Amino acid sequence: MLAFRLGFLDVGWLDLLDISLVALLIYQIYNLVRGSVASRVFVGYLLVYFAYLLVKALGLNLLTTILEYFISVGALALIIIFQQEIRRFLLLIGKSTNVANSRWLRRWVLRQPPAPEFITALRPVLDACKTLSAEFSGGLIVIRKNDDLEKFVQSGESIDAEVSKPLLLAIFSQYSPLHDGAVIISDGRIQSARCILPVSDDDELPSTLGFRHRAALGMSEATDAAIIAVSEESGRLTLALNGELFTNLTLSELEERLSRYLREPGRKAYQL
Ligand SMILES: Nc1ncnc2c1ncn2[C@@H]1O[C@H](COP(=O)(O)OP(=O)(O)OP(=O)(O)O)[C@@H](O)[C@H]1O
Repeated sequence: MLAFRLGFLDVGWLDLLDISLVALLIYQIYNLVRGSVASRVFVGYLLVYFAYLLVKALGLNLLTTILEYFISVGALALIIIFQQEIRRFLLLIGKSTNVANSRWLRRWVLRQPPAPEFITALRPVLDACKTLSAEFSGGLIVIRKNDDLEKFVQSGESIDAEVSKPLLLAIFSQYSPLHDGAVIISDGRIQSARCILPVSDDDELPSTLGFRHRAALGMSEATDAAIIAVSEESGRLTLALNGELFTNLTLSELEERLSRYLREPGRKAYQL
């Protein structure tokens, strides 16, 4: 089906769709690598590819062969260079099409009853963060959104108690045997403490941020949970969401971002 003719080129509707999809793909990849060293490699690779198309169209056979060889080897090199970005990209796709958590699938295909909606009160969590920050006590709190966190809950000490400020402060007190690691809150309850979270290998994280913050970021890369880190060193409040760290937040900024994120489509399981 011909859409229009451009000089000697016949452009069909499928060509237009093809071009639009490739443009979208390149834009998404660029968005993913923007600001990182990998983005320069990506732009460099694109330039070499356009040079290859040009010399091929001009019929420069020797140069075409050399560039062809370079591009095929380069594709392999790109996979190695973009390891982290590819991982993040696949995780993002996996998260947004989370089949296991699809309510529709559970209800109509697996014939499971709908999961009960729990309400997690954020107020005690925020109050505890305020005190931890003021007292320079470290803290790491994971709040479940949709993804299953059982694997991480299992890595710690089971608690299964109502969320309360005194309990959170007791857990993160330096004299508590549970203060190391993370607390996981899910379905309105503190499920466990002393949990081990995956650590991010993002090499662009500022060196001032240590393993508490790397663990917060790593957990937000692996799941859709919201993670609050309170720095023991500076009292700073940090929030990790979807592979992104928001550092140096005031309590009201934390509250605003956290409640907005948890109220986004998915389970409306939180109230302030
Ligand atoms: N993988 C992990 N899972 C859970 N908690 C972790 C993990 N790695 C580190 N932590 C927690 O972070 C603490 C160490 O924090 P570290 O000083 O390295 O981090 P930081 O980001 O510099 O934080 P701070 O600003 O509080 O010093 C540990 O005592 C532990 O409680």
